Amino acid sequence: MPNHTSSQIARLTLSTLAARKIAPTPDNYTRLYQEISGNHDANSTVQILTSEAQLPQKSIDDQLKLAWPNLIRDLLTQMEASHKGITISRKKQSVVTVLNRFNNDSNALFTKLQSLIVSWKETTSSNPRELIPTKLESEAEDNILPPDTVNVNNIIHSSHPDVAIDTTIDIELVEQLRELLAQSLESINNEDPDLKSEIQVLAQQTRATGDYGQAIKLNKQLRKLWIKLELRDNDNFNIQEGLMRLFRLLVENVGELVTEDKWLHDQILNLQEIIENPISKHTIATAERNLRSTIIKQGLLRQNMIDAKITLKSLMTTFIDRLSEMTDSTSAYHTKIEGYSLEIGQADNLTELSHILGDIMQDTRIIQAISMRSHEELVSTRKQAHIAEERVKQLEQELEQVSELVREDQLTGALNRRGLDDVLDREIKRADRQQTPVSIALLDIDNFKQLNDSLGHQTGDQALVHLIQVIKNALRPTDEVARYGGEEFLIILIDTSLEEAMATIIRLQRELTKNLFLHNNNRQLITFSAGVALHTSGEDPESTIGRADKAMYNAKRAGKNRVFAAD
Ligand SMILES: Nc1nc2c(ncn2[C@@H]2O[C@H](COP(=O)(O)OP(=O)(O)OP(=O)(O)O)[C@@H](O)[C@H]2O)c(=O)[nH]1
Repeated sequence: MPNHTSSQIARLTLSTLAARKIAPTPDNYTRLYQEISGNHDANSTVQILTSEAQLPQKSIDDQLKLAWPNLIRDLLTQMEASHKGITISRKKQSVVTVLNRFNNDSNALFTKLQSLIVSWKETTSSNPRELIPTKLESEAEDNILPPDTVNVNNIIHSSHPDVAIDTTIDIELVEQLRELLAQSLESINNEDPDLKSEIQVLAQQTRATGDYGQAIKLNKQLRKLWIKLELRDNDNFNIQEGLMRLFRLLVENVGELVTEDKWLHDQILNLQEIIENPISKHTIATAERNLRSTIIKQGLLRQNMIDAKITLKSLMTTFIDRLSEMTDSTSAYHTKIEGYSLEIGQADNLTELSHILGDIMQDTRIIQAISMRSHEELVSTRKQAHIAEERVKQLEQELEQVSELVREDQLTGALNRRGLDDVLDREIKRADRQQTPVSIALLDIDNFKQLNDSLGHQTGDQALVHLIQVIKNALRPTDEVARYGGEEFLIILIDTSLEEAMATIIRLQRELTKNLFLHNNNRQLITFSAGVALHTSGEDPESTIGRADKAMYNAKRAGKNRVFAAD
């Protein structure tokens, strides 16, 4: 057991004063100090307090033995007592932690348990930090000092005597912190070789720091390093901005150049849309994913189409070959027939003629067979060519659809902003031309953040998909739905008056109550607030949407789950 210094006894005295609720007067302090130290020759308290003389071990232990029953009684009482912000299980946990840490040192165990009780009692008082663990309690839980501690003043006083830090720090802890700082420095990722070597030197110095003076110096150097790193970060940010501007310029101009190639043009427009909106890691990753999957699909389709075209070509070649083969054989046949007619003219007898006839019959049979075969082959080639042609057409259509994908929101399959622009432009122009009504509804899901926060972002995504499914099933096939923002959707109701549009959106609300969103077999009701506006002839689409948006905002303010008509 370690010997007890007067400062240890003094600390024990103070905590015992607090535990026994004795007023901390000099007399009480002196009496208790003597009681604990076993030194009743109390002429001078000051002398006792300043002396580092070793005290008789036995007397302290005896005093502690006497104090243990009181402490346990107090502990049990306080364990049961109510303390704001500290539950019984948390108290038990703190006690177990103290017991585990100090089970080899009964003096330290006594002191720590006392401190713990005091900290609980302090919590009962009208302390504004009601729910924050008291310093002593959190020390008991998190930062309990093991028995072999050293006073930090012993380490640093020699170089800085003014600093009176009343804390004992585990020397091992200091070592660990120093190592942690050094490792953190080494993990800074910087490409600049000068800065890299400066960081290395600082990491070494951190490991070697021994006294207060060195620590202060290191602190200054770390501050300077920090400023340098911040400046570098700014530079990097500016470079990224510049690159982004260049990229934007490139995309805009390539877009102009490739108006002929629809697919590429669509991709460029898609990229433009992404970089026009605030860029985040999420949007870039989504864009990359979409582009990659489109390119892969496109690549596959192109390859299939090339194959189908090769097949068609080879069929055509066979067809031509057969045709020329047939003409060859028929022209040879004609030449032969001409030869035979000569022979017939010159023939003198029936036997001769019958030989010629035999030859003619033979040649005719051959030519018949050739022509028959060619005819069959031609029919089958024509059939195959027709199939290949159909396949090419189908592949071309699929290719067109893949291009269309860039006009859709990848998550929900609704139109994306660009798809919406195209459809809006088309439908509004048509409505103006034909003098037919077109209404626009803007829907915003209610309390979607709460749904995301409680069930997770992925479930939020599934909820969006569910909503679009319900909307698409409930609307007319001619109506269009587009994702206007994160959880905002825009519906274009073609050939629909304001009253009809209002009725349709209210019907949608009812559909959602009938088709609840299922999450882990739990039914979730998704509601939305909506604003509906009728497009007036010649009105700019943006201003129709603006009116719908205002009405939607009013629906939110009125308590959500409502549909409001725009002015
Ligand atoms: N899961 C998921 N969440 C999204 C998506 N886009 C936007 N959000 C979330 O939607 C939430 C919208 O939150 P708010 O604008 O506060 O709206 P709200 O919680 O619906 O509240 P009210 O509109 O007032 O009813 C945010 O938490 C966004 O992160 C998405 O694609 N998927």
